[in-house]
Amino acid sequence: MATRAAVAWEPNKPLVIEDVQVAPPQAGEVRIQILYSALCHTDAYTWSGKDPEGLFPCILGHEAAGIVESVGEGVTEVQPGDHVIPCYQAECRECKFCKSGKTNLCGKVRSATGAGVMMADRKSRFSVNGKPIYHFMGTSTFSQYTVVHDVSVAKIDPKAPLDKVCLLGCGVPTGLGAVWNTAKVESGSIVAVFGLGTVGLAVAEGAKAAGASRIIGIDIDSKKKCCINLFVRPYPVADLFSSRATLAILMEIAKDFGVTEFVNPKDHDKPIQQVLVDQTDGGVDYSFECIGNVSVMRAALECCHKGWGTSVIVGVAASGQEVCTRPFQLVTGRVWKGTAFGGFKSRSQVPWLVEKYMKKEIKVDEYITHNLTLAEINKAFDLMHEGGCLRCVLNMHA
Ligand SMILES: NC(=O)C1=CN([C@@H]2O[C@H](COP(=O)(O)OP(=O)(O)OC[C@H]3O[C@@H](n4cnc5c(N)ncnc54)[C@H](O)[C@@H]3O)[C@@H](O)[C@H]2O)C=CC1
Ligand SMILES: N[C@@H](CCC(=O)N[C@@H](CSC=O)C(=O)NCC(=O)O)C(=O)O
Ligand SMILES: [Zn+2]
Ligand SMILES: [Zn+2]
Repeated sequence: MATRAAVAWEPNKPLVIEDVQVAPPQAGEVRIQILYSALCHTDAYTWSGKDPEGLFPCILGHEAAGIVESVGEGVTEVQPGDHVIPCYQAECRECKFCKSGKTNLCGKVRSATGAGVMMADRKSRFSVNGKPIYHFMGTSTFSQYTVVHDVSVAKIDPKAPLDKVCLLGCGVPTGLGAVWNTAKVESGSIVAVFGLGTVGLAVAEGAKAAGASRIIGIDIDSKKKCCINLFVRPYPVADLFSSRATLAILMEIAKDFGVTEFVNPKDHDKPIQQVLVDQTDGGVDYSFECIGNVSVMRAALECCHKGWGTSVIVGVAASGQEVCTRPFQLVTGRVWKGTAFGGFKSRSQVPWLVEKYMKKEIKVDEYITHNLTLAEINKAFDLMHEGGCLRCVLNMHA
């Protein structure tokens, strides 16, 4: 079929809306009409050329929702018309990883998704004028139609609003799961969140739900202090980003969201880890790096309390970057961990997260600061880089 998609022909060059041919799904594959797709920082990361797995030309996008258009041979768990969320973290329920009970990673299709192709024939289902276009993360949701592996499709409640629950394809589950599944934060804990984008704010939301006593948000963008206000709709979002709300109001509303204190490292002469250790009687119980900066990853580990503090790396760092610290930091009881998709098993738990959203037990709408169309995708990336944007949702068929 012919469709429209945003093609990244080269790193860092504007995406081009192209007429793309999308081949029918083969055995074990599903073709999905993508209705809404949001932008995650990881899309920008791969587009920048810093992803060692980045392949060009490709169709980016991995945080989306849509409707199954057709299925290949042997696909039994979804059928045309089903409402679905494509999942970059597959769940086959048969491989060594899936059966381990120790991880949400799945090995069944990972070699193909990392190589930008489909498992069945190691080829792409996308082409422009006969030229193959690589898949991305096994999802490629910046296309009106995409083809994914059946093990990468979560079937969801058809009553769920797709323009909202598309966010449950990445950022929000990653933050919540980092707290609930990876760190397992206990009630009363002191938590530090580095980076208050969608992922970091979802960490704060998860920490609040877990009963954390203090949730310290750290960001170099002081406008992010305003982001923690998005829950109060009488304030237009634009006003919050222009910092017209008073600090008293901001902090009142921040409590509702989860962040109890805001620290901008630029306001301090001391290293941020020392600032936090001083403010918390020896360090935090849990910290989360939600930026992708290896220096901040070190700070996040070193602000943890001696003897038990745990730091979780969530951010994705550029090719060639490495983390380092003095081994003494670990010898003295701090723990360094990482998380992919917040440790959630995608096909099993994304529908559960959708239900939690429908019951108003988790927030989603509040992370959406902008709505644009597929044709406006380059503007959406500009917004992400400008800093006044959490999630921008693209209407793929407007
Ligand atoms: N492990 C996983 O499964 C996932 C990882 N990610 C990664 O998580 C990270 C966050 O993603 P988003 O929330 O979408 O990004 P974002 O760009 O919306 O948020 C990042 C925040 O970090 C802040 N920041 C940048 N440099 C900083 C510094 N030196 N100190 C303090 N704050 C700083 C920015 O002002 C911004 O508010 C990215 O690296 C992304 O690739 C995203 C989703 C899933
Ligand atoms: N290709 C990248 C890997 C980036 C990465 O770590 N991706 C995360 C999801 S980020 C979502 O926004 C992830 O789930 N990783 C596990 C995986 O199997 O890819 C690189 O090589 O740096
Ligand atoms: Zn993402
Ligand atoms: Zn598996």
